[in-house]
Amino acid sequence: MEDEMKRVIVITGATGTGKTTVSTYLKKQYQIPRIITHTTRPKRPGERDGVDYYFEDATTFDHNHYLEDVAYAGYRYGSSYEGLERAFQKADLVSIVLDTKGAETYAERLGEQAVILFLTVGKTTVLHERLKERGDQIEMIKSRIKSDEYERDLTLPDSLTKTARVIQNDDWSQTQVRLDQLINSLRLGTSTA
Ligand SMILES: Nc1ncnc2c1ncn2[C@@H]1O[C@H](COP(=O)(O)OP(=O)(O)OP(=O)(O)O)[C@@H](O)[C@H]1O
Ligand SMILES: Nc1nc2c(ncn2[C@@H]2O[C@H](COP(=O)(O)O)[C@@H](O)[C@H]2O)c(=O)[nH]1
Repeated sequence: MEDEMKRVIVITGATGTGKTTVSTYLKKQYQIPRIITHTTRPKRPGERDGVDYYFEDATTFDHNHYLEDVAYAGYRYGSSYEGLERAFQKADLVSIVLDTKGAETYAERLGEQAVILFLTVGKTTVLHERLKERGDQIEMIKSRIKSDEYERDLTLPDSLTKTARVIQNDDWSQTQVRLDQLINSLRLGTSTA
């Protein structure tokens, strides 16, 4: 039998749409590991180095070997080749949380191995509320909402419209149903894109 193709679910969308929540669910429910990426942004309360991110400073950030890296709302973020390899050693199906620019790069570089999942919400005002409830500092929320990246990530990039799955994550129980359907179709090999 042919080896099953290794795949990465690239979870993307605007801040607060629930990307990390979805990746945590996939890990808990389906043992799908998340690729841990690198960032220069400060930790939020409760975040742990090596679990949520590899937290870097401006110098150590450049010590890694990135498949792609971006600037997002004033900080740097990058996903390493080693991170992808480490996750693929654990499982054939893994996930990663990226901004839309990173998602486009993953789609270009990995082709069919990258399953793009774009998250949206019905009303963007809900995003501000979610960030506040998550405990983000008000100043951080304001500067993030003003950033070009925030505005850009509200819309699925043209290059991904044909292949991306889209889930509107307003009601968490409905999102779970959609995620369960997605994982079943990927595992059964009935997925089309
Ligand atoms: N369907 C939902 N209904 C209500 N709250 C939600 C829902 N999904 C996620 N949340 C909450 O919204 C907040 C933001 O979610 P999360 O951190 O997963 O977003 P994100 O897209 O990863 O954000 P960022 O890009 O800023 O890291 C969290 O507090 C999370 O618990
Ligand atoms: N292109 C990449 N985007 C990344 C990476 N790691 C995280 N992210 C995205 O950055 C923003 C901000 O994240 P936050 O944790 O500060 O809220 C968000 O869209 C993440 O998905 C990466 O390595 N490359």
